Order: sequence, then structure tokens, then C-alpha cells
Amino acid sequence: MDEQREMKVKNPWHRPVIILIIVLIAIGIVVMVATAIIQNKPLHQKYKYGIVLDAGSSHTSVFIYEWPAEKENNTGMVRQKHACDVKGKGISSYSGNPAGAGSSLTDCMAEAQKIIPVHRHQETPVYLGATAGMRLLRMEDSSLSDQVLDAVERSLQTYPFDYQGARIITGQEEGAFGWITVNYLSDNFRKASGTIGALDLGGASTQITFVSKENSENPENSMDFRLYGNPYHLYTHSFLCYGKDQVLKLALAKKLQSLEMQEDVLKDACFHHGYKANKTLSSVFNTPCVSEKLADSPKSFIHWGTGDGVECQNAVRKVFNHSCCQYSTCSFNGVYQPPVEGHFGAFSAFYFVMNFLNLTNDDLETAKAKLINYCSTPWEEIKSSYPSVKEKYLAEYCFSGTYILTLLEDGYNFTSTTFKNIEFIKKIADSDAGWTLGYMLNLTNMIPAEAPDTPPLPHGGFVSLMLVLSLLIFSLVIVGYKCFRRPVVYSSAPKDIV
Ligand SMILES: Nc1ccn([C@@H]2O[C@H](COP(=O)(O)OP(=O)(O)O)[C@@H](O)[C@H]2O)c(=O)n1
Ligand SMILES: [Ca+2]
Repeated sequence: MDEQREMKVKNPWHRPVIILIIVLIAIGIVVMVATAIIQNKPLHQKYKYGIVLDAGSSHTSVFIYEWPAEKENNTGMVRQKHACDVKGKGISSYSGNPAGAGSSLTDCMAEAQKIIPVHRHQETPVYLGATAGMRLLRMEDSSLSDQVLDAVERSLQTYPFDYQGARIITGQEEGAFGWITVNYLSDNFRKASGTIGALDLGGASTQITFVSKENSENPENSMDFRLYGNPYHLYTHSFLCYGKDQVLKLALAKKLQSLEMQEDVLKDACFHHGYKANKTLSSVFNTPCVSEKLADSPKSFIHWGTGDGVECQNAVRKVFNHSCCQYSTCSFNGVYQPPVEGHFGAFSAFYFVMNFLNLTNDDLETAKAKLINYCSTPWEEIKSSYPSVKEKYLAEYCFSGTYILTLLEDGYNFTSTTFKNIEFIKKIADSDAGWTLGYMLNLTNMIPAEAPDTPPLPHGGFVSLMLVLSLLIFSLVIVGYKCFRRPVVYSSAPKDIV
């Protein structure tokens, strides 16, 4: 038993050192990953806010937008937090009482004060943009429109926000910012799929805006943008007086002008059979949109519905003048327009009317047929079917629907095929489609010309990668230790086992 035995015996120092190294590596990995997570953690709680007042011809709406403070330049970050409809009519209706225009805003602005956190009030910009109603008032009397704007300015300056101005925006701005809004909300500026056109119908004007391949034949209809690194060549036009409320006056005025002098009954195919209302002449002629005034006429007339959709369409066609086009192609009234291209979002009154008439999913032929049927429904039946809708609005849907289909087909030259490319929309991603969001994005420089530099990996991807790599290193260390640890060899047996 004296033969020398070789035995593997553990070095008493060996195990603690290895354990210490492994523990240190593990601590290092945990600290590294934790630091990466904390350092890159998105700051969810910090929001910024902006307020835009849309002072339309029929009413004013106050929109509150919010976005994460640290992601101002990323597309699709700004969302509508709240919308408030100001009570009463549009600010242009306050020409006889400008101060009333200012005080009409108080309820909605008080709501804004409650919704936006107090510590953000001072840095929250407020913009007011007035559209076609105020354009018309300025045409009639620019000192009156100035007084109304001064009054809303004084009112807005009393709030703790960062007041940035109240002005009448141009038709081009209204069209282009509507286009920016719908494409921003659809996230189209980042996608290669292209953009959608914008169709906006108000009470006093209507806008059409789309990207066109054609070289513009009229610089007034062309706008160029560079957004997120891509160039966009836009066609845009705003038709003043072709909003649905002004065009109704225009159509009535044309009929009244063709009446015999002493007649006071106006038969109207665009109003339901059985509809009868006494109206004043001034309610039709009180606008700069109707140029030829009626002389020597009775002061009021009886508006008498006959409910004939086909005849209504023929009457509505008369508000479009197709005789004077100096360009290769026109929409109407001598306005240059290249052929419509691509998909369109149609919003505001385009949506309200088509949605009420349940025509948003129909092709052009079906929509026309359904509308003719709706127009021929007697007024009593319509009233009893929609008891909660105000009679003034209810009476006008046959006219408005006919105007919309005629404007799209005869005005803008949509065909049965291209009509299918129009989507009637109210909201995109919970935000209203309209010019206000685009207006604010532009004024706050939140749509950069070039795409902002973004890290190659998103936050989640970066943290996951760190975690996987760390676990890999850790496993390699363990496996390495198991495989390559050297046995310790003694030349004689230790004492305790002899
Ligand atoms: N729920 C609603 C709200 C508005 N509307 C109509 O939508 C149009 C909005 O026009 P607007 O006040 O923005 O006028 P513009 O200044 O844009 O021409 C008006 O004709 C309103 O009567 C509607 O039909 N249903
Ligand atoms: Ca509008």
C-alpha cells in the first residue's frame, strides 16, 4: 500500500475565488442592464399641450392637443386630447356686437384651463384661425372683421396660456393644413405608400388638396413642402362661397332671380314635398357671395318644397360655371385643376351630410339613387323619422347631399371609378380631421423638413439585446469554468486519508 497514489484534491483557495468572480460578473451584468433600462426609459408622464380655435363660418371649436415632451419631432406623436364646441354661431355673426364674439369663448377656454395641468399653462400656445365666414365679413367691411378679431384677441389674452395670435387664414393654408393633418394622423409621411388627398366642406368655403404629378399651370394653386426628408408637390384650391350654406343662398338667389316679378312662391325641388316656410329676401341676399341683388321684389317669399331629386341635381349644376377655362383642365369657374389622383379623405360637412344620409359606403350610382329616393320622401315623414334633429338642418340634407355629389362629380371631375377612392371620415386615430392640427404643427415647427435622427434600435430592442448578450456572457463564463478547470495533482496522499 506504499505505492504512490495520485489523487485529485481541491485547492482550499480555489472555490471561493471562482465564486467571487462569478458573483462579481453577475453584479456587473445586473448593474449594466439596470443602467441601460433606467437611462433609456421613456419619460411617459411629461406631456406638452397646444390649443387651436377653429373659428368657422357656422361655429367655433376649441381643440386641445397633447404630445410627449421629448418626442416633438417624431411624426404621429401629437394627438387631440379634447374638443369643445363654442355655444352659438361663428364669430363672423357677431359683427353687430364684437364683444359678444370674445365672451362666447369663455366656457370652452375655462374647460381648457381645467384639462391642461396648471404647471403647463404658461408654455401652452393658443392660436385662433378664422376661415371663410370672416373672409366674407372682411370683403363686406374690413373694419368690422378687425373689430371682431380684436375682441377675440382681448378675450384670449385674459387666460394664463401663451397667446400667439388670432388671424384670418388663407384658403391655401386651410387646404394645405387639412392635407397635413390627415396625412400626419395616418402616419403617411413615414410610409412609402404615399399620401391621401384632403376634401374639406365648410359652410362658406370648400377646399380640395392633393399631390399631383402634373406641373402646376397656376402658381396660386401650387404649394411645395419638404417633410421628414421627402418633397411634396401639392395642388390646392379653396372655393369661397362654395361651402354648403353659402351655395344654398346662391342656388336660392338664382331661382328667385328667375321668378316673375310679383310671384312670391319659390318652388324648390331640393326641399321635401310638403315643406313650406316663409323666408325674407335678405336671408338669401345678405352675403357678398350673391352678387346680383334683386330689385323691386317683395320682402319675403314662400319657400315651397317639391322634393324632386333629379330636378334638384339640375338646379344645383347651375351654380358651377364650366364655360371659361384658360388651362388644359379646370374644375369650375375657370379654376385650374389637374385630374384627381389617388385616395382622398373627405371630412367636415362632407362627412356630416353623407353620414346622416347613410351614403358613406356607397358607390356613386347607388348614392345618387338613394338620394333621389330620400329627396322624394314627404316632409312630414322626414320630420317624424328624425324628431331629435333640428328642423332647419333636417330640411337641408336633400340639398346638401345633392350639392356634395354634384360638386364631386361635376365640379372636381371624380368619376364612378375614382369616387370609390374617397373615404368619408370624421376622425383619424381619435383626432378630428380638419386644418387645425396641421396649422399648429407648422407654427410650432413640429414637422421638420428632414427626418430626425433616430437610434438604430428602438428602446425595447436595445434593452432586450443587452439582456440577451449579458446572459450569453454569463453562460459562457459558467461553461468555460466547468470545461477548463484544471485538476490539482499531489505526489502523495494527504495525511488525513492515509
Ligand atoms: N354636426 C355638424 C356640424 C357642422 N355641420 C356643418 O358643417 C359646416 C361647417 O362649416 P364651418 O363652420 O367650418 O365653415 P367654414 O368657415 O369652414 O366654411 C357647416 O355648414 C355646418 O352646418 C354639420 O352639418 N353637422
Ligand atoms: Ca371649417
